[in-house]
Amino acid sequence: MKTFTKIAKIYFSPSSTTRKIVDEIANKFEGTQEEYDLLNAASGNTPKEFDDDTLVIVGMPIFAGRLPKTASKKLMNFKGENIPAIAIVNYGNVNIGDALLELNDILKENGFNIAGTGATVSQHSIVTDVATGRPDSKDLEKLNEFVEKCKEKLDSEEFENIEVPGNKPYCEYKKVPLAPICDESLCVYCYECVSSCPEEAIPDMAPAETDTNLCSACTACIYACPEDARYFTGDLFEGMKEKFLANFSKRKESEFYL
Ligand SMILES: Cc1cc2nc3c(=O)[nH]c(=O)nc-3n(C[C@H](O)[C@H](O)[C@H](O)COP(=O)(O)O)c2cc1C
Repeated sequence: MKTFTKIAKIYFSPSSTTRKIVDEIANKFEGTQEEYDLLNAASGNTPKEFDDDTLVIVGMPIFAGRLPKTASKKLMNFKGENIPAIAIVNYGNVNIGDALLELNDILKENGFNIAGTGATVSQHSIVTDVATGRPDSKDLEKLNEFVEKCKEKLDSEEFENIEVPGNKPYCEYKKVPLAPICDESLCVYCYECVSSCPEEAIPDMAPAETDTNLCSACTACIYACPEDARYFTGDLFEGMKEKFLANFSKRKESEFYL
């Protein structure tokens, strides 16, 4: 089996499911793991070129049928002339839109050789009653089969262009018009939400506030809060929940391309 000195994990994962998928893939390979957590406001802002002998694994959640804006901008800083990559978009059982194509386009443009790519399904981070508990054991089994095929491909070093679904121009990125509120009676001023926010939308001195213009509704602060003080609420959120449960409860399966 082809071996790699380094396994570089690049991900943006506000509710941690994308990171889980990336870790699952990375742990199937030998080599020292290094990670680029793009949720961290300080990470991914400067150009980075990978050395030979590195396998790059990229995981991005899907936001409104696209890659999250902050994450795609940072991803453009990662270059790898002929460096092999495995590229995953992870979504909440609603739609893939053009995100898989967008991710493949960015990586190819930056020199990476894509060994395998796909769209995995995980619990919806906003409407958590959709795809609850996923990825589950069936998802991980399918993911493992995909990784085995990627390994065969990496051994043979045959990298033909992989066609993935999606359209150009990509669908328009529409910001989800939600922002979490904070129940100040629960807030213990630990500032976990402040440091978790990739948009720097939560002021240092006032963690109970959220700058709704900057907030991308990514959910990082909700999942980071140890007191469950931050959450979505309101008519728009309730309407979204109802619509999603009615239309997107039927299980979709992950899809892979090699
Ligand atoms: C702002 C926002 C927009 C989203 N848009 C979509 C979407 O267009 N299609 C979909 O199926 N899921 C969508 N989701 C759900 C996430 O893609 C899904 O929950 C994913 O697993 C989140 O990854 P994470 O756990 O790494 O944050 C969206 C989530 C957020 C926060």
